[in-house]
Amino acid sequence: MNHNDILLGVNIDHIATLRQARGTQYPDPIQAALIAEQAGADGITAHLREDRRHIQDRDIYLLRDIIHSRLNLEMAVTDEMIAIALEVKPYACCLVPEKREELTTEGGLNVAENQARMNDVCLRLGEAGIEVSLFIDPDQGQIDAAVKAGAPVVELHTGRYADAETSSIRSDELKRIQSAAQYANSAGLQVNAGHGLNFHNVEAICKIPEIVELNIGHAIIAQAVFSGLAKTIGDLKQLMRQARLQCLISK
Ligand SMILES: CC(=O)[C@@H](O)[C@H](O)COP(=O)(O)O
Ligand SMILES: NCC(=O)COP(=O)(O)O
Repeated sequence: MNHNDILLGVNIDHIATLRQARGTQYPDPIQAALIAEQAGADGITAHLREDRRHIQDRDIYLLRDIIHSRLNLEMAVTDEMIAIALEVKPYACCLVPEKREELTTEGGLNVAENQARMNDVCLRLGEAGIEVSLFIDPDQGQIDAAVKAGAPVVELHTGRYADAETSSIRSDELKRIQSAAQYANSAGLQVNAGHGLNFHNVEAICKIPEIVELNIGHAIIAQAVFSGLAKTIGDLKQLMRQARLQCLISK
């Protein structure tokens, strides 16, 4: 099936990264989710990492209760995370590989090598009414394994495409994503994609008609800093001047 529109799930992890860096209450990922929805986000994605480096458990419960769109909980395939997902019951769970020391998600899940476990987890989450998505490399073997596991959705990892150091590697990676999207779509899966997408590399991905939804986070939050920096400094300077003026008047 080809899709006329392409959906955007906004990943709010890195709002929480900023908050955790200083142990403050701000910036609040819940507030970011509401702004994202008002701006047209079709869903909110949050990755509850095992090391809790950004999103915290409380964020997930609050997001579930407060947002109006679909919550996509990204998580590793661990017993702890599965228990949380079964309690939270988000709209969707995207199962991702996780290595504690990694800077960000490296590669997709090896569904084929963990078929029995993946079949079981997909069944349990699916029976709880959660839409299961498997974050995989654009690879036919992994797509076949996702079908076997009974997952209705795959998210193709676009990291290699996004990080390609030459245009020739980028073009090869794009071809891999295109043919994986066609293959997964013809196998009856919903095809999403994400990781490392930004203003410079997203257009070619949007032109793949089988892709239903993109999940984008880091680049949105990074760009938002610059979109808002000048106004924020202006607002603060105005507040400072007013405070000084009030002090002078009251003397
Ligand atoms: C699975 C995935 O691609 C997202 O989780 C994304 O990587 C944002 O989280 P991190 O930046 O913590 O990896
Ligand atoms: N699943 C990909 C995602 O949620 C966003 O990844 P990124 O844009 O932060 O690299």
